[in-house]
Amino acid sequence: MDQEHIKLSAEGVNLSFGSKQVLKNIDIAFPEHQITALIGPSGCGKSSLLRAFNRMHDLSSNARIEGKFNLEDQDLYEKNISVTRVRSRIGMVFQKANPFPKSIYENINYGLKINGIPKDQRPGIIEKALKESYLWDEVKDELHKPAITLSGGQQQRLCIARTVALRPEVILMDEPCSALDPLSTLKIEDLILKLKKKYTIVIVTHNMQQAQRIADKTVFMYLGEIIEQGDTGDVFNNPKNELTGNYVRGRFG
Ligand SMILES: Nc1ncnc2c1ncn2[C@@H]1O[C@H](COP(=O)(O)OP(=O)(O)OP(=O)(O)O)[C@@H](O)[C@H]1O
Repeated sequence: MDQEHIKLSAEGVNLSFGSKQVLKNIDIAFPEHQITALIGPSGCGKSSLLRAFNRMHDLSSNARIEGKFNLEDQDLYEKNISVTRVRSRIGMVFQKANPFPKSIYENINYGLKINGIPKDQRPGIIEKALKESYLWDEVKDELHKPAITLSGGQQQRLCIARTVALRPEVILMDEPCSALDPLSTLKIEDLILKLKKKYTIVIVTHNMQQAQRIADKTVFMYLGEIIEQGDTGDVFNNPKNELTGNYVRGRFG
C-alpha cells in the first residue's frame, strides 16, 4: 500500500568510533510520508543513526561503518554517488538552529546557489520555502535583515525553510525543538505535521509527549540496539518489551 511504501531503510548497521561500538546490528525502515520518532536514553545512538543516513560520519576519521543504507533503490554509500547529492535528497535540521551569519534571504539563497539553481528561479523558490515553513508572513518585509536577529523558533523555521528549498525527499531532524519554548515547539510540531504530506520525516526526540503528538511510528533504542519499533500508539500504550515500557513511563532515561 502506498502509505507503507518504504522510502528510507538500513540493514545490518554497525558503527564504531575507535574501539567503541555505538550501533549494533540495526535494521530499520521509514515509511514514505510518515513521521518516525527515534527515542531512547542519552547516548543510545539515536543521533549517530540519524547522521549515518546523510553520510555525516564520512568526516570522522575514527568512524567505521558497516551495513546497507538505501533511499528507495539508491545505495547511499555507493562508491560513485556524491555526498552533496545524498544531502540534497536527505536534508537535515539540527538541535540548535544554525543559520549562517547572513541575511534571512541569503540563508536560503546560498544552498540554491551551490546546488546550481539558476539565479532567476531563486527568488520564487525562496518565497515558496518561507511560506511552506510558515515564516513568510513574519519576515516578508525584512528579508535582508541578519538571520541572527530572529527568535530561536523563527531561526529554526528558517533552517527548515533552507532545507525544504532544496526539495529533499527525506528530512532528518535531530531534537529540533530542544532549545525552544513550549509555544515555539508547538509551532514547529504543527509545521512538521504539515510537511509530512510532501516529505518523509525522521525525528530524534527526548520529549515523549512530542513523539506521541506527531509520530506515526516510534523506534525505541537502548545501548546501540533497536529494542522495539512499531506504531506510536502500540509502543507507548502496549509495548512488547519491558525496557520500552519502563522508558516510555519515565522510569529511566
Ligand atoms: N564523532 C564521535 N566520536 C566518538 N564518539 C562519538 C562520536 N559521535 C558520537 N559518539 C558516541 O556515540 C555514542 C552515541 O551517541 P549519540 O549522540 O548517537 O547518542 P544519542 O542517543 O543521540 O544521545 P543524546 O540523546 O544524548 O543526544 C555516545 O557514547 C557518544 O559519545
